Amino acid sequence: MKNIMIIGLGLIGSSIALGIKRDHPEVKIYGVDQEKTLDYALKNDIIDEKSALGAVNQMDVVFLATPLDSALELIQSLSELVFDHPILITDTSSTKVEILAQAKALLTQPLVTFVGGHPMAGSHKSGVHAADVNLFENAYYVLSQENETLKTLLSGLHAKFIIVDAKEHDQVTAQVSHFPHIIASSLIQQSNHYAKNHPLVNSLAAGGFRDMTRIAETNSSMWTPILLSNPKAIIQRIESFKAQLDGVSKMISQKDEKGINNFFDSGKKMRQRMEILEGRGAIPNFYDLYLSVPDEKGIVLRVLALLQDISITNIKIYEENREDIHGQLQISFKNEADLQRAKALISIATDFKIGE
Ligand SMILES: NC(=O)c1ccc[n+]([C@@H]2O[C@H](COP(=O)([O-])OP(=O)(O)OC[C@H]3O[C@@H](n4cnc5c(N)ncnc54)[C@H](O)[C@@H]3O)[C@@H](O)[C@H]2O)c1
Ligand SMILES: O=C(O)C(=O)C[C@]1(C(=O)O)C=C[C@@H](O)C=C1
Repeated sequence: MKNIMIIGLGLIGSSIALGIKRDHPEVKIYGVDQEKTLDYALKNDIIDEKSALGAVNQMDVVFLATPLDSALELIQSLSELVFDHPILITDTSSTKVEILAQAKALLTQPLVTFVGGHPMAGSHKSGVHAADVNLFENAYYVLSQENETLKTLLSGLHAKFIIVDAKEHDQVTAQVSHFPHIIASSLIQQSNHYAKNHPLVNSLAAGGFRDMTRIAETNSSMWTPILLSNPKAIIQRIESFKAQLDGVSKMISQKDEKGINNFFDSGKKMRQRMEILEGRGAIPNFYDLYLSVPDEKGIVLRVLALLQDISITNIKIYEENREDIHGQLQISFKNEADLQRAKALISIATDFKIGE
């Protein structure tokens, strides 16, 4: 397993490249994308060489890390080539039924193995500049079938591999990914329309609105093909949600205090039971430190200097939209001991408020 081609060096493809290199520095990674993306990837040691689809016959493993529609087209192009050695092809697309059907129908050569893949982690950011070697830390990485070659190659991602049937995958991701992105963008657009008569909407939005709408910043080139690839399941989720909202509306109009209480209590208990709070995927894990910091120049560097001897896996900066009000840093650590050491250092050296 020497030569790896990654077609699509955006957020996912470039983060996979960094993860592969973390455990397998011996492999050579060839990138296929736009020239400026490849230039950046080469300059920043994300890939070893710029390449093109025509070199695919020299590869052992190929990742299709492009938007779904491009991945479908690439399978068509790959099917027109004749392979002279065993090659493993996999994708990262956010739906599985359509791409697996395309691969089954077109990649019929005996030397070609196609394994559907989908890392259940990511970001609203896109492009090679968003590359993050820790993006998949503790997240689930869905595979359509067992494949030890792929799991070994991806060991440096520190993800949890799970085999999921394609139909079930698309049903589940419609609920936990595709539909939530529709809600986030709908909420932003509803609020923007409402702000025309209530301009303070753009100022008074706080943490709850921010958390609910982060993923509205994602890009349409990724999400349009996803929605068109999983229409039945997504539309069913939309209709189900409409019914849920109708129920809440009825409880409010009937002043059903007990019903409303139960509604929120149930939601709280259900989220606490979900695995997302066990440190997997993009949901904050238990080793996150939330720090309120004043809006001053150099404050982030000051905090990082205090923590220079502790391994930090991620840092996020939440700017407040109010003058002279503290912003918030979310600093992620690998384990509880590092988190506690960081809290102690910051408490001794600053008066910054540490959130729980
Ligand atoms: N963003 C996420 O959170 C996330 C998470 C899991 C899976 N995915 C899936 O992974 C795939 C990539 O998503 P992303 O977030 O990295 O997108 P991205 O926009 O960051 O990157 C996509 C890259 O593919 C390139 N590209 C497009 N068509 C190409 C082609 N024909 N040949 C070569 N390069 C091409 C683009 O130039 C871009 O650099 C999508 O299918 C997406 O559904 C995304
Ligand atoms: O973390 C985020 O911002 C994401 O949107 C990642 C996310 C999701 O959670 O829906 C987005 C698309 C993928 O297919 C998988 C994961």
